[in-house]
Amino acid sequence: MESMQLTSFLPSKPCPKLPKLCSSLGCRPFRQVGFGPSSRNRVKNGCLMARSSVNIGGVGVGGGHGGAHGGSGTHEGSSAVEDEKKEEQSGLLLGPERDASGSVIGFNLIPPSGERKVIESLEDVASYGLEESEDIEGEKKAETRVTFNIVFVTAEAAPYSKTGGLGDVCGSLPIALAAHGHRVMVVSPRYLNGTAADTKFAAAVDVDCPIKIPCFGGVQEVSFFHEYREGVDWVFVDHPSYHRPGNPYGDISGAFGDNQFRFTLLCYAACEAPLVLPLGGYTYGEKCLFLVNDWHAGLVPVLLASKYRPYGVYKDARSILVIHNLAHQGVEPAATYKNFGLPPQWYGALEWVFPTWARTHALDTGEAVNVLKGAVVTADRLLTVSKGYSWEITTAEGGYGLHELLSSRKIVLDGITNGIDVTEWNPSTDEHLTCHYSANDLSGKVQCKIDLQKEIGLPIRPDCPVIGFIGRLDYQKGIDLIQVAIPELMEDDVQFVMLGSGDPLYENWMRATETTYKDKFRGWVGFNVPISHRITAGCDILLMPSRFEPCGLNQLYAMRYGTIPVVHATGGLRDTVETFNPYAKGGIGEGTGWTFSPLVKESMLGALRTAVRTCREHKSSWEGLMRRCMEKDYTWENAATQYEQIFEWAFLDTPYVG
Ligand SMILES: Nc1ncnc2c1ncn2[C@@H]1O[C@H](COP(=O)(O)OP(=O)(O)O[C@H]2O[C@H](CO)[C@@H](O)[C@H](O)[C@H]2O)[C@@H](O)[C@H]1O
Repeated sequence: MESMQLTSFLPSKPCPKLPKLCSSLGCRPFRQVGFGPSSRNRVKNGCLMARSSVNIGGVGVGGGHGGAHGGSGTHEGSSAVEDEKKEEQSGLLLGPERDASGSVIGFNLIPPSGERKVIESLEDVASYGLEESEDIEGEKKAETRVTFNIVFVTAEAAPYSKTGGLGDVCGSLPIALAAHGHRVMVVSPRYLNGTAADTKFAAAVDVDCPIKIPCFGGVQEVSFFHEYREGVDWVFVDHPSYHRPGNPYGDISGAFGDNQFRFTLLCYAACEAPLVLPLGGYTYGEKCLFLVNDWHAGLVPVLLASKYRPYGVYKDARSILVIHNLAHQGVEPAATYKNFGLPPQWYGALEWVFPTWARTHALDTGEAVNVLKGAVVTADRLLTVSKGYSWEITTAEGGYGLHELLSSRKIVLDGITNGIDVTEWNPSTDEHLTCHYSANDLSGKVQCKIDLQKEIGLPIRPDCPVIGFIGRLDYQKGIDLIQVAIPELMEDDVQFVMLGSGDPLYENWMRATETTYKDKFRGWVGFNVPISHRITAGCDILLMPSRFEPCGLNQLYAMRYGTIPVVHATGGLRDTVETFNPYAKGGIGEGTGWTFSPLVKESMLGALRTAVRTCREHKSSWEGLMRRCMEKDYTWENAATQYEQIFEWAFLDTPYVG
């Protein structure tokens, strides 16, 4: 059954942009890949393919048009043929990067031009120039960064698709990494739901390179759409199963029943994209780094290990699993294993057995397959979106059944706090606000509060503290705690605004609560980005009683808008919000909000009441809090630099499953 099925991934027709080269050179077999510096191009499946990344000592183009996206960063569009020729003239120096104790922690490639280059493999590193190390000592780190061919695989990427923070991250981090000189592709489904949102994909064109995917007992054809924007190749996988009303995961009736199928397609397509798509004339090639986000992309490292590496393909690629939310793992009955089209002997990688208490009836054996687990056991490295959460998932409380497995891989598990898009979220320019403000001039914020009160029909009272909540109406977000606390909270002179969608029970509760507390409570049911900006700007306090929070973005947006977060001390919330101490620094105070724990009504109300009192009675302290929040640096620049360190570590080790 599983004799190498790569042949079935053949583009169903030759890649259109390269037919001449293919026909003139003839087609060599798929795995005829030259890895020496002179064999820069290869022929695969009827298409001449550019070798990925740089050839040390020679060509300086990452996977073809990496030079255009990376390198000097001076080029527009996805084309780099000319640059490649120029860069062929240049050489590279190479040397180890050491920590304070003198241990080698990485390698630096230094093009004489000072441009960044792409490291292809460990062999490249090993075979070129440790002797050169002395030459580079004393060089500035900024000039010696290595660049990579990076492939994000994600179920959502803003602005094309977004239901939550995953979309935000996969819409922004790729751009930040491209700005650092990396060649970056994002592979995500082309969702069309028959609404105005479909126009977001309008600029992406069909690259006319369909492929066939063997899974679910048949062969599926998917095609690729492409848009080059802000230095990133946005690649959208197209298949009829992505065209239906609803959001990426479901509709009003709940989650789609075929999500395992839809995201299996995504993963296969993402594995093929670097090999077959001649973006800007060049493929990314094999030596790329897959950043697989959450369970939807979790099959990618399993496919690399089971269906590519055994046949000599992707031997020098690496994969990093980025966990944004461990609560969703892509678990389905064990009988569905055959759907994945994986070799039978790989069943163990996805095997999952529910504990007895979680089984539904006496004959239930609890046997299942778990895609995220498959990713945890096959990815080269693991990352979460904050340090705190990377520890929490190794505990029984936070590990959702995977804690032991995750603990066993602690050595490759890291946490990097998300950044935010500071252009979209900027109170001094925000297109969704009529009035603007900044840390230097806070006067506009009160007008934002008045505008919000007007818009949602609450009494216009600039002095009344307004508390906000924005987020998915989900157990994770602690809505049940807000529910039980609302009657007591509403006894105070405050207003409360909620924006969210999700569990219909919570949606109905929000509607009902609005009727009960007409002058104090508003519940906006739906997903509305402009309103989310206006709530963030118009509130004084943002409440986040999340049960767990891998990072949390709303508290970061709130801080940027001088809206003070009151959060449960968990995961990324604990990492990013520092409790206010009015006595610190000789009475000037320090801190950026309030954290509370344990997650019970009393402690949440206690923190909220302290915040409300400070807002109402201690204006100068409150302004100090606002300014400290607004001055915090949560740009992606910070996070991107930390990601680069992880990338370098990923390539220093051999593939975890080789
Ligand atoms: N009704 C609505 N209308 C408009 N906008 C809405 C909305 N509901 C939510 N949003 C927006 O969706 C995003 C939510 O991001 P979060 O990081 O707070 O949570 P989420 O749980 O989705 O993300 C998961 O992934 C992210 C990214 O890694 C982690 O930060 C997080 O902890 C993890 O749970 C924000 O941009 C928010 O404004």
